[in-house]
Amino acid sequence: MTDRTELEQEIAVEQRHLDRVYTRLAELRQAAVRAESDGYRLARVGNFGALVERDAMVFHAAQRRHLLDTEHEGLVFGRLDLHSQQVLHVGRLGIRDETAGTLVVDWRAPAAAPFYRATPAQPLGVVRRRMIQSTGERVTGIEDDLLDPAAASPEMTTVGDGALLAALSQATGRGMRDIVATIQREQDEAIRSPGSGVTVVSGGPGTGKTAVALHRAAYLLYTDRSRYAGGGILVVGPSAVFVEYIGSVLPSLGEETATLAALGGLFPGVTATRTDPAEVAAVKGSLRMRRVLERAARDTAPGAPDELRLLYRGELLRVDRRELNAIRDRALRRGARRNEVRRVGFDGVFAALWAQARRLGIPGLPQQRAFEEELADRTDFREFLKAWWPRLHPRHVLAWLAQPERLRRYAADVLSADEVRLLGDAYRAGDSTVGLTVADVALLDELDALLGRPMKPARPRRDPFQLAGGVRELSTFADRQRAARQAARQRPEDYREYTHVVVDESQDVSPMQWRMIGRRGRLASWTVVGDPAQTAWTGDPAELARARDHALGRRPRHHFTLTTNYRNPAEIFAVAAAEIRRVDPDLPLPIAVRSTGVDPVRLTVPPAELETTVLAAVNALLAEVPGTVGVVTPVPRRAEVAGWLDGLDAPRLQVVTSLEAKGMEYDGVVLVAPGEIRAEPGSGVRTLYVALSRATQRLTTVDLTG
Ligand SMILES: Nc1ncnc2c1ncn2[C@@H]1O[C@H](COP(=O)(O)OP(=O)(O)OP(=O)(O)O)[C@@H](O)[C@H]1O
Repeated sequence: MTDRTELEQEIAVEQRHLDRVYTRLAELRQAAVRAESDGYRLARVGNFGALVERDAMVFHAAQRRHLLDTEHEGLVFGRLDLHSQQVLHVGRLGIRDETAGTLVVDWRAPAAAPFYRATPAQPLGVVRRRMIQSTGERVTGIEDDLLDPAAASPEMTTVGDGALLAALSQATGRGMRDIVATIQREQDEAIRSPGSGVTVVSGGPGTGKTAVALHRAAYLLYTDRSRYAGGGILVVGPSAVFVEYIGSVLPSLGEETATLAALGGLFPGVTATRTDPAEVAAVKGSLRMRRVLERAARDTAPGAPDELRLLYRGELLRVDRRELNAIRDRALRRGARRNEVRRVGFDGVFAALWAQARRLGIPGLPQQRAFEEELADRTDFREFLKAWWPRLHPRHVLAWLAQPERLRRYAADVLSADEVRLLGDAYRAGDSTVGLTVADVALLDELDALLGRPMKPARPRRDPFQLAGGVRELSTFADRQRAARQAARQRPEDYREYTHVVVDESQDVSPMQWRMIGRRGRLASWTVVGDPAQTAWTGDPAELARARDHALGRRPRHHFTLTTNYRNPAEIFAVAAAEIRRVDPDLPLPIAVRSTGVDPVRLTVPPAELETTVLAAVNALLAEVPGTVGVVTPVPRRAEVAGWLDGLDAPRLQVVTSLEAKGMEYDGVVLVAPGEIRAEPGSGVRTLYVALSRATQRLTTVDLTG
């Protein structure tokens, strides 16, 4: 137990430093505001050079001000007392005083690394490590670790008992928190692993894989901002719900150059959230679909005419089906992409007609070029070409799989009869506008690569001067310049040249999805995090490994394993662990570091009582925990359960399917019908393991009798 007055004295010491830091922060903010207004004043000079300079000044000053504002809360969170007698304060930003002396070291700077890495066995020159908790500009608590007692001076005090546990007991909000203040050594090693190659981070539930991946992105931006901000960082997560959950972590680290995308949102213009049953997802995700789609991408479009008949100067010109097919096959030789070689196909038809016209010896036949121009002017001929070789969108071609005869042809010798039936049923059941599933998005991307982009007339560029938060009338030149810069920085929807790609929950990325992600990171370095034990993939593991290796290429790999579960209290993780042990008795599991002393509540009720029991359990947890409550359901039950809970304390409550629960975290979890989740063929137990390991405080399971 720390002496009260000793703690107060130490808090007062840190408060004095914090006061200096915030005074300096206010000065820096003032300077940024001044720079902004000086920038505006430059415009009075009136020449173009002054305007450009003003724009640059305003732009940088505004960026700096924004950064200082977003990092205000909890700005300083650590202190190191070093062997060398030096004292370093660690925080979210590096801050210097007016004489360039260091007031705060940025957490990503090499000098801050010992804050995360020093241990009593390896103190790395640190005598005492101090964690500083604050609210607004007030220090509220201190936790010390004496790492090198022999080197401590007699007056050096240590106070507190466990900043990490204090951080873990905080209520969960809608968005994920950053962990900069309490990053643990094994996590820090993964965060600071080399920027090149592939960093692979594995570990059980709650070990901080997501937190590590995101902090690593922030770290990379810090180490080489021009490289990573220039090309951009792509962060891929399993679902839209998850992407929303992690969305606030990076901006809070002061980074805005990362693109966050769900697997269902990687293809431009499509946002799929629906999931397929595991056995259908296994077919759609298999590499064999590439062969199926290749055949589809070369097939005749539905409704395409199978011959051309044209009356020309009284003679009938005719190109029959065999010849048309031969022309198409020639144009599509050697992997040519259908949308991109339309012109080649058209030229083939022109050539066939010209040869015929010559053979027939049509009187007054003009030169070949004039002949072709004459035909191209004819509406009936143009209509034929459009119908014979239409511009195809991947969605059109994917929809062809709903036709049994086509699907059978495309899948012949590639998929089994059962797989064809599963796929056919899935596509016939789906409505073509709302029915796309997450797994379909990778197929669209594959088709896009196979079909190529239709040659479109160039669209006029958007006028950046019209873009400022939807305001059309812009008042000043600097505003217009800012808007123009913003437009210039926006990446096109199908941008593919990221410098770093982060794949979270990588165990659920199917082979076809690896191809889709791989296309976006051909030149990138990678951070891949996941937990094989949590996978919902029921397809061929060897094929999955092949696809993953192909996407990641031959880049060197750096492996890290995280071993501590920071999310679940031991009582809750014990239930999850027992579940995964059913299928994997020897799996090494992480250690849960916290205990609440409260066991999960297990209820079993007849189906008629499910609704009232779930409602009561949810209300009980809303009253018991201060933060969020997640209700996790089997996929087919989500809408029904959400209906029961309609109108309850909405912002704190979220209803998700067992698949959407991947990566998520709630203070309280009500798990509906776990038996049904377990019974899902192939991946049921693993999905249930995920669902059981989402809670930070309380877990109630409501199962059905019988
Ligand atoms: N060093 C840490 N300090 C404080 N909190 C931490 C730390 N590491 C992880 N956490 C917290 O533990 C929780 C789990 O972290 P995270 O979601 O990153 O784990 P995960 O390994 O991705 O889990 P899962 O595989 O179950 O999705 C989060 O609330 C995170 O903030």
